[in-house]
Amino acid sequence: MEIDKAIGESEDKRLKTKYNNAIFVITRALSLYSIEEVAFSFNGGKDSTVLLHLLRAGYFLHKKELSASSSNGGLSTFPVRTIYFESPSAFTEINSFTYDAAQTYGIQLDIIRQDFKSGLEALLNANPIRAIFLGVRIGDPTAVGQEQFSPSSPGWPPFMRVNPILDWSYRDVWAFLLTCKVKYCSLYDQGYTSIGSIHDTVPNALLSVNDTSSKEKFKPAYLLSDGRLERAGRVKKNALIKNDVGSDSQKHEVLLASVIAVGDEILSGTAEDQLGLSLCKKLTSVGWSVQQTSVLRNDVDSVSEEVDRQRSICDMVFIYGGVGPLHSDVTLAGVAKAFGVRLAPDEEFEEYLRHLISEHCTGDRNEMAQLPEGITELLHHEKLSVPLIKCRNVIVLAATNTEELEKEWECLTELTKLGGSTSLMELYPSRRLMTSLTDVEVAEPLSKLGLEFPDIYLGCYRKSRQGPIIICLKGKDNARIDSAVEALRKKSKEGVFVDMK
Ligand SMILES: Cc1cc2nc3c(=O)[nH]c(=O)nc-3n(C[C@H](O)[C@H](O)[C@H](O)COP(=O)(O)O)c2cc1C
Ligand SMILES: Nc1ncnc2c1ncn2[C@@H]1O[C@H](COP(=O)(O)OP(=O)(O)OP(=O)(O)O)[C@@H](O)[C@H]1O
Ligand SMILES: [Mg+2]
Repeated sequence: MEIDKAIGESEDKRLKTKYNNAIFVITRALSLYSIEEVAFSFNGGKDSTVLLHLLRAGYFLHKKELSASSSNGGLSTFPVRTIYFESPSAFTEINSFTYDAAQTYGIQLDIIRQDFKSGLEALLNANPIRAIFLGVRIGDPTAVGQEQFSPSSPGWPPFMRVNPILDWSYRDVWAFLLTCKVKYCSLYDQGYTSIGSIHDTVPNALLSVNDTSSKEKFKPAYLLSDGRLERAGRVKKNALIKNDVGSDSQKHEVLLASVIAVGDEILSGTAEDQLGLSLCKKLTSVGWSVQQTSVLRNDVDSVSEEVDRQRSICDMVFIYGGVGPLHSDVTLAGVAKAFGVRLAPDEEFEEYLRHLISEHCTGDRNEMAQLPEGITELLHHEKLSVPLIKCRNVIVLAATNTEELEKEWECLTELTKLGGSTSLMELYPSRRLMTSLTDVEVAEPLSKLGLEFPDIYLGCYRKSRQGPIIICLKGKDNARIDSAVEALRKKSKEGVFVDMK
């Protein structure tokens, strides 16, 4: 059987493991259910193309096992009922690939022209189907909470969803298609990396090639290096941070941040937390208002409770400490729990870790890189060896000292600019004034100024009880701050408010 042979001859150990696991799931399903009781949901996409060939191989191996036959030939027909939900908004390339594949591999295609739910209801009423094979993978929005065998959801007709490639990464999919040299839909060679309908899918901008001619060109899908971004052509992806900022907060100018440190060593006084201070300064310098800093124990529940609280009241939560492979590194588990999702192996992330700890990595394992499922976005920057982890409005920083934080911050700033949210991370200008007026004398002009310039942040502090008061004015542009300073100076005698360097 050509697929089994191609994988057998390949030297890609990881692909072999993935293949064997998927074949195991398929052959178990074929043992549990009769051939009339299973169906394959095929839509011509890359994931279902992988599954098509895995099913062909799995069926062949299953039959071989049953008959102990030594036949090594191919398959001229494919006996698993194959369903395709055809829609007027499908790409013509997808339709023609689906029909061509059906012809090439002897597939009897059941074309369903209803929505998924009604179509499945009718199908299950008319046939004894009990299990349906799907090309769903972890990372797909619909994969959340699914296992390799997952009963259909409440409200759906009852059947078993069988997901043999649930734990495959984008890279695994392409490794398989290219190793087996099988045909796939032509759109993938034109920069499409994940295909929905004609209304919501464009080529992935990350594959765009700079070309002098007027027509934009794209590299093929298998060249996308960060598989996490395979859906970048599916949704309008112009926000890494802005998207997650709640609509309420967009009404007020200042964005709210919360900073959380995780570490028993900080609480016991064994280690000093320098990151919190540095992060607060950085956030303030770009116009954010830090609402709270907290230090937590290395405890899943402490982390989840605090993250849950902060994520609902702040625009963005920054958390650091407790990130890594040690037993005490529970931050990601806490974040997952706060969002009510589980930790799931993330192969794109493992790929990055592999470069760091290659000698400890067997190539088969994928448990080492577990991330909160369905809510994680990896923010990769070429200056970082491991991407930053973003779970909705929680950013998990891996930094353990201020130098590392500096670098992560720089990358985060650049990445969020790339994401189109320039105004959120741009440096906010500020001006500091010093005055020897007393608190009582300064209070009134300052509160009036606050009313006149509601868009300017006014902060006051002193370095010693007897020393001068320092007034900090921060805003979106210099002109506005200068006007505020001028207005303040008009309220008192000349020379009372002195600029500080
Ligand atoms: C064969 C098949 C079975 C499905 N079973 C379920 C299910 O059990 N529960 C569910 O929420 N969605 C199920 N879906 C729907 C998919 O998750 C679907 O892709 C998702 O709802 C997104 O739909 P969209 O194409 O409108 O974005 C199923 C789809 C197919 C093709
Ligand atoms: N219109 C459809 N008809 C039949 N099955 C479908 C349809 N849409 C989705 N599916 C099933 O859901 C699975 C997941 O769909 P998804 O779009 O994530 O993957 P894909 O289409 O195979 O690849 P890609 O991610 O490149 O679009 C498919 O592999 C297929 O099993
Ligand atoms: Mg698709």
